[in-house]
Amino acid sequence: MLRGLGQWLCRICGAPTLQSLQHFLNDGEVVSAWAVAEELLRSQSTSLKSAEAVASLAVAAAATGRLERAAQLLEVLDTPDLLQGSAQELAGVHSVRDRILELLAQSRGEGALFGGENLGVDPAPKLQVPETWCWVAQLPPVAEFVGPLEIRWNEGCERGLFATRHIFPREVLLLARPLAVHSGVWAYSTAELVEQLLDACRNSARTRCQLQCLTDGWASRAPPTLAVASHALWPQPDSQPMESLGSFLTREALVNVVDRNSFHVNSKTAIYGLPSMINHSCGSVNASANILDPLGDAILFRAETEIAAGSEIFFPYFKVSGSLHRRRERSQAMGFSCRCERCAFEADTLPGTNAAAASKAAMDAFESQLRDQMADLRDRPEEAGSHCMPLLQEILSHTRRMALAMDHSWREREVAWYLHLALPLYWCGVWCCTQVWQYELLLKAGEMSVSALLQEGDPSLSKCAVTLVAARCELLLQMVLAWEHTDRHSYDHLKCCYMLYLAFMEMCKLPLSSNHYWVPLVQQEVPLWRLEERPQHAKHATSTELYATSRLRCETAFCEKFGVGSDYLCLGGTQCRVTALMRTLHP
Ligand SMILES: C[S@@+](CC[C@H](N)C(=O)[O-])C[C@H]1O[C@@H](n2cnc3c(N)ncnc32)[C@H](O)[C@@H]1O
Repeated sequence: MLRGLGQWLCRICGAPTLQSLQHFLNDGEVVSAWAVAEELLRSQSTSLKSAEAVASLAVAAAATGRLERAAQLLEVLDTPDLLQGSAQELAGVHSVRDRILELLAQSRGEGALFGGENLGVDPAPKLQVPETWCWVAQLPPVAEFVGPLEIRWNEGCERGLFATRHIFPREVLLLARPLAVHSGVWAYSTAELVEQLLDACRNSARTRCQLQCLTDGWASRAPPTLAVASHALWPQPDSQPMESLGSFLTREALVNVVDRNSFHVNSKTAIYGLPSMINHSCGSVNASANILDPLGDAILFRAETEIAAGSEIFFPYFKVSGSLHRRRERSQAMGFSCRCERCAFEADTLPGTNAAAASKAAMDAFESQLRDQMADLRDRPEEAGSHCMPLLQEILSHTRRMALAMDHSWREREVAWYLHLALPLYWCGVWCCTQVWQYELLLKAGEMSVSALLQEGDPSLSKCAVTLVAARCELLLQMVLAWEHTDRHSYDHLKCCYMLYLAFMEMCKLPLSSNHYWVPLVQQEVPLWRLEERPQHAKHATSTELYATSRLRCETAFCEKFGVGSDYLCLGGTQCRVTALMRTLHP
């Protein structure tokens, strides 16, 4: 009911007053608040000598992105005789100043925001201000930040975001506040987002510039150049628009902006400025995003991998598992046809090669019979163990044929995309290993424990164990590699890393297993391994060495995903936190 009080006060008083400024802030009309604040500063009003007045001006400045200006305004505190105000008000101003200094630090990439576990976000700090100062709620919950990035044209003649220096995993790439947010069902979000954008355009010159850069240019004006886009999309102070909305930001143009640039993350749909320059990739994903609910739905992008200077930043717009056909359907539903490296590999490089034939034969066999056989055995658990061995053998022979058909000139990520084609087959193989192992144990162990049985040195059981654990390691290694270059640090990738570590740990416990050598199936640094009695190639590793590598690989993946060290993760210990951390991804 009281909304619009700022306008009303301005109208009856003629000149802007502190009260109108505070009412604008209370109503969230921050751009009007800053217009009033500027007028007050110009008129050198005596009321500015009160602590509350200075704090209001600073809040209006900070709310429109002028953090430096806000901090300058509060510097007058260093000459307290300039200020009038109760002890409570003075304490309030200190609190506002501390918060603004913290925001300034964040905007330079420093500060507590970027610490902490998981999302790396601490709860938004509480301000110690007098109760009547409700207008301080307009202080931004988080400062915008842009890391070592720039906008450039990519090879597909699209604008993209590129690293300007080498970036390490977990580094914060950028943090942006939303232009519009919708928390409901995605399908119904467009109309609401467009209305929010129109509203923001009426009040904010900055939002208007940002949206102009997200359209494909506008009638009778040149499309935005990189320099224009970089200027408009970087954090900068806002102001009241000088001209009327004009014809170029129509509802139709904004529907197009929403369709092309919506982020669907953490059950929200939102539009952001600079993040809209990030292109999609089905492989080579090197960034992840989180919408931070407690911090005004700001979006935080982090590096997921090391990113070399000059490389493009990619974020997956949709789930990138599944066939080329499925991924094409998903990208087309979003209004474009994906031309990422992985899609180009599957569509142009692979067809007609031996590798394509081997993977097709493997997946045809899987889809026409192996999958059904597995489903059938799942329904008859009592018989599964005894029937799984032939199934496992067939799966292994397909995966080995696939490995041998690989082109030796492929880079590691191309090998990964290739292996990705047969992921369901690998999962099926891993399941079979478990079934046969349990069956053999039940058969042989009777009343005995596994370790006692192996200590006794039953040679047939040891041989069976080594074969099964080796098969498990082989399948899991290929799966880990497949995920490392597609949906890195996804739930499935982390699960495979952990299972691989467990498999090698089991391997090392088996009698004589450390004497077994694993040789690469392809003569390059692709970790595909086969158990052999004796090394025949120059490159080989023992199971013990591979156990150490798999442990490091698992710790690195969890460290990169959650920012936790190996002491915290405690792999293999009684306090092991793997499951708890993974539950945060898949509650
Ligand atoms: C959020 S924008 C990304 C920035 C965009 N490149 C630009 O210049 O404004 C999304 C649009 O970029 C293009 N795009 C992003 N990733 C792509 C990909 N992998 N293949 C083809 N086009 C892509 C599509 O036109 C898509 O609608």
